[in-house]
Amino acid sequence: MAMDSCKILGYHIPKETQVLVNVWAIGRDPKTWENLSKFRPERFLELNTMDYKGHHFEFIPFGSGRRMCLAVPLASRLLSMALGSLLHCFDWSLANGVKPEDWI
Ligand code: HEM
Repeated sequence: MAMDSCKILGYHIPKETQVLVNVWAIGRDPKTWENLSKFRPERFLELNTMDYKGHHFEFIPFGSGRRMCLAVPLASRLLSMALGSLLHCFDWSLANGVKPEDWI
């Protein structure tokens, strides 16, 4: 919610306008991300200066600022446990006829 009228990138934002941040588009901005549709999690190891804790606006899965996700420490631990359990407990394969590149 805009606390005051302001200008953002030349657009006039009246006071009390609800402004939504398009996190999906930010995470797919070709100015930041190379081969942006490719599933390449190791990109985050290469970009070791960028984190997900709300300091780098190019990547804000938990939001940023005062109203960002309260559970970042919990979620970042739980996610690897949940993923590890799923990978450990099931044999994964793609459905008949589906190729990995179909997801890109
Ligand atoms: C992968 C897991 C999670 C992701 C990606 C995620 C992401 C987010 C995002 C994007 C927001 C909104 C931030 C904003 O408005 O700027 C949010 C808010 C919030 N999240 Fe999460 N979240 C996750 C897990 C959790 C968990 C496990 C909990 C609680 C146990 C939690 C509790 C909250 C709460 C309470 C807020 C509201 C904070 C506020 O409005 O002040 N989140 N989360």
